[in-house]
Amino acid sequence: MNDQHKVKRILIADDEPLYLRTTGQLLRQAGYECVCVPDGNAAMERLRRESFDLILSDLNMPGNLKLELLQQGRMQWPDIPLIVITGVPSLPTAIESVRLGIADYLLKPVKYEDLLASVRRVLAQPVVETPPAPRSESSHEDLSAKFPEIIGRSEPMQEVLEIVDRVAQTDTNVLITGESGTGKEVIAQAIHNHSRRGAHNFQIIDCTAIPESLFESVLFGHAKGAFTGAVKDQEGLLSRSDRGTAFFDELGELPMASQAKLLRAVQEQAFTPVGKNELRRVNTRYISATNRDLLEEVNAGRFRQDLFYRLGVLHLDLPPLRERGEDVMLLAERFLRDFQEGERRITGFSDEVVACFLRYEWPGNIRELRNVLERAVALTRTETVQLTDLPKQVRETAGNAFRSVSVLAEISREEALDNADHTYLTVLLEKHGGNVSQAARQAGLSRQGMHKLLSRHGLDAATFRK
Ligand SMILES: Nc1ncnc2c1ncn2[C@@H]1O[C@H](COP(=O)(O)OP(=O)(O)OP(=O)(O)O)[C@@H](O)[C@H]1O
Repeated sequence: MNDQHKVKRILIADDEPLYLRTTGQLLRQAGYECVCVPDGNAAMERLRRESFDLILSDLNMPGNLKLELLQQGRMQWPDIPLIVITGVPSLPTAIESVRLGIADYLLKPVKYEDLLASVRRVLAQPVVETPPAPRSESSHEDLSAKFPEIIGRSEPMQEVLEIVDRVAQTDTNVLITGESGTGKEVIAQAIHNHSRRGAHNFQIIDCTAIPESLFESVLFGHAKGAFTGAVKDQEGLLSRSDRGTAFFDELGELPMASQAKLLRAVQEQAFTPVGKNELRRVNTRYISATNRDLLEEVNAGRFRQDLFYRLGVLHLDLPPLRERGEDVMLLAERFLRDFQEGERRITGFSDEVVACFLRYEWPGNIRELRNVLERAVALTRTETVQLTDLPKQVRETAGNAFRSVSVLAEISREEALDNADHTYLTVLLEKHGGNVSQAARQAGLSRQGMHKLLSRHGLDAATFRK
């Protein structure tokens, strides 16, 4: 019989008898052959004797309390995909599961449709013949050489790179969080490039740029005549991420109604274009980014919990630049090189600039550093970048006392509030890429009022333009 049409065999391991029985029954009804066992040891026993196409395993059950089934299963049978189902999600186990190359990570109670969609998706994918990542940690040199596009030798960035390296070998959905300008998009792109999907499309979907009323049409596409203005069939953004990666930027900004539509597409790996009858299937990996605290949004009822768990199977939090120590100067040197095409006339930084860069808080993170360097390269008339080549807010804030609580006690309330205002305006301009109108709207000020305030603080909006 053609291997494709052979009935697929699933090994289900779970210590909850009722759950085990019903899962087995439901998957049998869906046409699969299922073997149900109550613990990790029994699962290993069956794996030694019989062949399976898929393992469905609980995390917290006898014989797998320290993830033994996952570890040995992946080592000895690397070509059998494994779906983990857990009632107690935790970041360490999620990371370990990802390291071991699990195919999916579901949370109990799992809805039958979700489980079936996951099983179908995993079984439809060709087996990835990559053995689980070796236990030994990659050295800093290895990781930096592997990801030359990501500059970062500091401890927190090396930890990020280790997770990026591991997660790239899986199909797990990843949620990247971090302040604005910390490199979320750069990291998402690196995960995609180093994954088996790297040869296909990395489709960026900016959630702030899609009006709620057009969400389905933009994402799923539409048929000619589906609505006024639909003059021809139009493919949606999700179709373009087929076999590749869909990157949802600013996920936290997605309105509730759009969240529900996205959830269905993610769960089912399928959607219906507006005005069409046929279901379009895709094989997409989802990476999302936000600078909001999404869990807080979930608790406040502004973000769907089910979508949060579905897209954030693995959560990667990027450290702000001020916590990356030596990376500031590595990045500064890289940008200094990049902004001088051809012959280099500027070779480095004065000692004061180095001290200033290391002291400054970088509220706009790497993007702000990049802008500062672009400006400095244009302005500098000497061989090294001087303090006077830096924007006023960098020179001044670096020297000001705001970062230290002990010094806060030494200054007047007015001065402290002024400092806080300065930091707020800097972050605001960073966020809006130097667009004064947008910044003013968010701050609840008139455009004129904002201009006045910026000039009082010596801030130049132009230096924040991307
Ligand atoms: N580790 C890195 N090495 C080199 N350049 C980087 C790194 N991280 C970020 N950058 C650069 O910094 C800038 C901002 O990065 P990116 O757009 O990925 O940030 P972000 O966190 O997605 O920002 P936002 O939250 O505003 O969308 C880009 O120009 C990017 O190329």
